[in-house]
Amino acid sequence: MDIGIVSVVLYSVALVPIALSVAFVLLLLKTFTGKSLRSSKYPPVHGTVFGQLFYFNRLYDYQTGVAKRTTTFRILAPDQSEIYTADPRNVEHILKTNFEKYTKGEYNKDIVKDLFGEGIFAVDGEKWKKQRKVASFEFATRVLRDFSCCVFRQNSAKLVKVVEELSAASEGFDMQDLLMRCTLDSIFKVGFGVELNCLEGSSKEGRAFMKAFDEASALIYWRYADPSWKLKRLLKIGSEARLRKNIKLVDNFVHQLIRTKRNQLPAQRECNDKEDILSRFLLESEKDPETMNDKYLRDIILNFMIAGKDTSASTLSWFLYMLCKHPLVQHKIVDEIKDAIGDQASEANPYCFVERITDPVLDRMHYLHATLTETLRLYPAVPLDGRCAETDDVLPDGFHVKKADGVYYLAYSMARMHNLWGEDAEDFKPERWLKDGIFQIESPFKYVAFHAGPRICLGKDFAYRQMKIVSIALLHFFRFRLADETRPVTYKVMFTLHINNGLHLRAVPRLAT
Ligand code: HEM
Repeated sequence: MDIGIVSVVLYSVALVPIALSVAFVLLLLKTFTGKSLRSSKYPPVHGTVFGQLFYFNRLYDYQTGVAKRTTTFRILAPDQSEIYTADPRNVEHILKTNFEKYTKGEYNKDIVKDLFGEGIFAVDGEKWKKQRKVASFEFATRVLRDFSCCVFRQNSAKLVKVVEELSAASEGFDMQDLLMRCTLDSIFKVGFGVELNCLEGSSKEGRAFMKAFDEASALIYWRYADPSWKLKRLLKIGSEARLRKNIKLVDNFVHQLIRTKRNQLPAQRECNDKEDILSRFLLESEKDPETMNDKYLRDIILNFMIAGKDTSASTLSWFLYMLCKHPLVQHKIVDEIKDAIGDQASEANPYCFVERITDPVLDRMHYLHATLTETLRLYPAVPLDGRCAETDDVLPDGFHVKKADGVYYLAYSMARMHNLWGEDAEDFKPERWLKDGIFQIESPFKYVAFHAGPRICLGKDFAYRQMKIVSIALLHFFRFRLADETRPVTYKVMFTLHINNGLHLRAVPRLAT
């Protein structure tokens, strides 16, 4: 080889580390300058976003440790500060009192755009208002309530059948995976009028879709901790290459679904059958076809999916985990089921049994409601959430915020704060929600699992109904315990609080014993 070419190659190779070091120093300078580090007006600094990589797997517990010492603190990012708070006054301030001043922000939108697009979770202003209006109307209808309860009952009975088969095998099974499949089937039926049959495993396509969707969500979340994600996306390498592949699979599946629904719409209109949420948006789209095109509908679908599937399934997983750890609570719920359902509680056919789970039965079950709520307090499905400041501001605790700073509320950490929940804050105690056996509500700014203010979760009642129906059906038929008591159960850091590597349980049939 020509000696000149060899020298050029050697020089170039030697330059790479130098260029990387310069870029790193510039990034650090950018991160530390212009942030008023010494001013006590701003929340105290506890590291940088790069430092988060070192404790990423236990992020929420790390944040809890810091919040117990400093209720409001800052993490530095290259372009802005990320303010974290566990103070309910600040939560109320950003989510309600000063709603207009705090938005999803360009930084967050940039990160989630490839998967969430312009769905309700990712947008602000008019686009949000429009989606919220149509969806709120839909959620308030009796039709949706009755239709969804019917779907939940059917899918709960199917779940009981699947667990029955698995309980016969001696090894444990992954309950979280079953719950994810069950809630995915339910949200597909209620949201889009489609029978996915993911739970029973008959739809290979459905399962491939679910896997791609889950991987895409986790990879999108990783962007918050990976400063090189934009470069990787440009070069189509590493985590960004995997993300791209998964999003493509998800998109193909969803676009096919939209085409099918569009074709079915005229027939649905004739028989007045438009119970599902997508049909409602499709009808809306006829008024404004340019804005509400297939891409827009794809975004709506995916946003409802992430809202409806992961949140309820992961909460039910943590709920069952808690019941395994607290057998007395499991016992009390089973007693309550017997009391609420009455003399038909011995029904052995799951499809007949679920028909007994009526609205009055659900309303009578205060202890179950309290146990689900206590689960969500300690294991909030959305453990960390926040907004971006549109202007300079001052929080109720006196700390200043600069325009473009992120302000996040620590739902997971707030549950563990003694000043909010007492000395037993870390303990699992459904009783804390009951007075004379009646469920008591809390301020949504302290118990913030469902968010609060104008953007409070639209599916709260829907989620409680589903979780109650599924848990009544499961606990009526089985006693649950952990497959391996020694196996540690921890969370996976992503948008929703999944149990890392699943929840491995054994189920003992109750009626046979
Ligand atoms: C245990 C179950 C659930 C929990 C803990 C939960 C929690 C939340 C949280 C924290 C937010 C705020 C997210 C943000 O920052 O924008 C939210 C928003 C939302 N949730 Fe839920 N959710 C649950 C179930 C559901 C279900 C089943 C649905 C619908 C099928 C749903 C629909 C929505 C929608 C549409 C929004 C966006 C509201 C808006 O931006 O105006 N959620 N939820």
